[in-house]
Amino acid sequence: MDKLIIDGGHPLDGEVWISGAKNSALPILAACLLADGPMTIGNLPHLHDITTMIELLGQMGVAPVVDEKMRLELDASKLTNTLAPYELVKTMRASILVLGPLLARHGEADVSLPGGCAIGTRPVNLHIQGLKQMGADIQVEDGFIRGSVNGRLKGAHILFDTVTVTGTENLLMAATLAEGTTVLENAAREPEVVDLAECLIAMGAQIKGHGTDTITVEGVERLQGCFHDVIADRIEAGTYLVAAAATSGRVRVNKMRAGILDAVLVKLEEAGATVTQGDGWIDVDMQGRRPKAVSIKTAPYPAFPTDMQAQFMALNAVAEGTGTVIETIFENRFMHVQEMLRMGADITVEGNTAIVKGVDQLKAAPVMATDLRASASLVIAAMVAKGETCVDRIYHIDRGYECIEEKLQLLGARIRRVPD
Ligand SMILES: CC(=O)N[C@H]1[C@@H](OP(=O)(O)OP(=O)(O)OC[C@H]2O[C@@H](n3ccc(=O)[nH]c3=O)[C@H](O)[C@@H]2O)O[C@H](CO)[C@@H](O)[C@@H]1O
Ligand SMILES: C=C(OP(=O)(O)O)C(=O)O
Repeated sequence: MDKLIIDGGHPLDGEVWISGAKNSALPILAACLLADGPMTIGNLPHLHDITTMIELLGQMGVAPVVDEKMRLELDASKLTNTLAPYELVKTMRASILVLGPLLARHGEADVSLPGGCAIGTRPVNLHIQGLKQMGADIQVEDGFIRGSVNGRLKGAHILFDTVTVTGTENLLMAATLAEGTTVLENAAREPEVVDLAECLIAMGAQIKGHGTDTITVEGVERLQGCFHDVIADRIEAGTYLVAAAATSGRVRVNKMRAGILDAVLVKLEEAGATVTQGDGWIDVDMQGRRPKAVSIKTAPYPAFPTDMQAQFMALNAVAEGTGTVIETIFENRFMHVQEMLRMGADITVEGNTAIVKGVDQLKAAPVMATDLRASASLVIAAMVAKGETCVDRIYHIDRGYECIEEKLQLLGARIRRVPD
């Protein structure tokens, strides 16, 4: 397993390009299963999760072709099977996103049930319940979700008990080819849901209300392929901006759409950073100052994202004062705390609340990544710690951060990858 070795104590300074969003790219890749013809997708990030989704589509008979502009062309009009095997699903939960499209376009699906993961149990009951409401016959047996549809799915009124991002995406994709009208209430409003909806509209889907909590879909009989560029990754951008603040540095992220990172930027300003924005860029400057601790509470978009919680924990760990971090989305998303304690952080966890008292100095220690954002938070902690930290099990980070060590090196970090 590769490791990252980081020599801390060097403020970040510079500019970094933000890659395409993993959480947009994954549902958009799955959406190719709905089309009668080839889809071309641009701005795909080079990430393990993207490779896994391409592999998953590939074993169903979708041959990927890369064009001269490095965009990916996928033609799913002639599938050879509708199986999402355990071996792939266990490495990437978002594989569940093929369930809705397979049932809607191909009338059957055999998708391994994703298990829990390091951050929580993460059930998919709302995906299954919604598809059943649309007329799919679904059994969960032998660890698989086995579904079939007699004719077309039927439009339905679906009220989500809990806001679910991939649940909204799965049912949105299914509804595009259903007979009649589907209303998704208490739908997720994340920018990645909006990006998917815009891609589906370019394919011929009739969707209204995406970006609000009520999405209405008029089903159509067929969808065609389209060109679509994936939006920039707001979580990757947020991670580099928090790293700038934590290291008392300055970072400008480029190719980043304005307005989708506001909950994070407000907290960076509260921490004492100067935040400036322009057309396609955001700049965070904390040079010469120590950040102030901030309190955060995670919640669905547009509130503070759970995928940025761990990174703010690292910021608070070295900040002036005490910050409270409340995690309301996932029941077990504090695994990074134990690792930060090993670096000298002062954090107490009570239920879903972590109380972080900033310390003057973290100290290097061998630490282990437990999930994607926990890994990013440990890299930030290591960049502010005194000495050389080894972050192990970084395969998690490669799921979601394109070329992380190269990008951080360009910003002045002393970081290197040690291959296994
Ligand atoms: C690929 C992708 O886009 N991943 C994102 C997506 O994950 P994902 O879509 O898996 O997360 P959800 O939005 O579904 O989860 C939100 C909450 O709903 C619960 N739930 C969800 C579905 C369900 O059927 N039943 C149920 O109880 C979950 O356990 C969790 O407590 O949104 C999360 C929350 O913003 C982000 O952290 C992930 O980065
Ligand atoms: C939790 C995340 O991803 P996934 O849903 O793919 O596990 C994440 O991106 O932080």
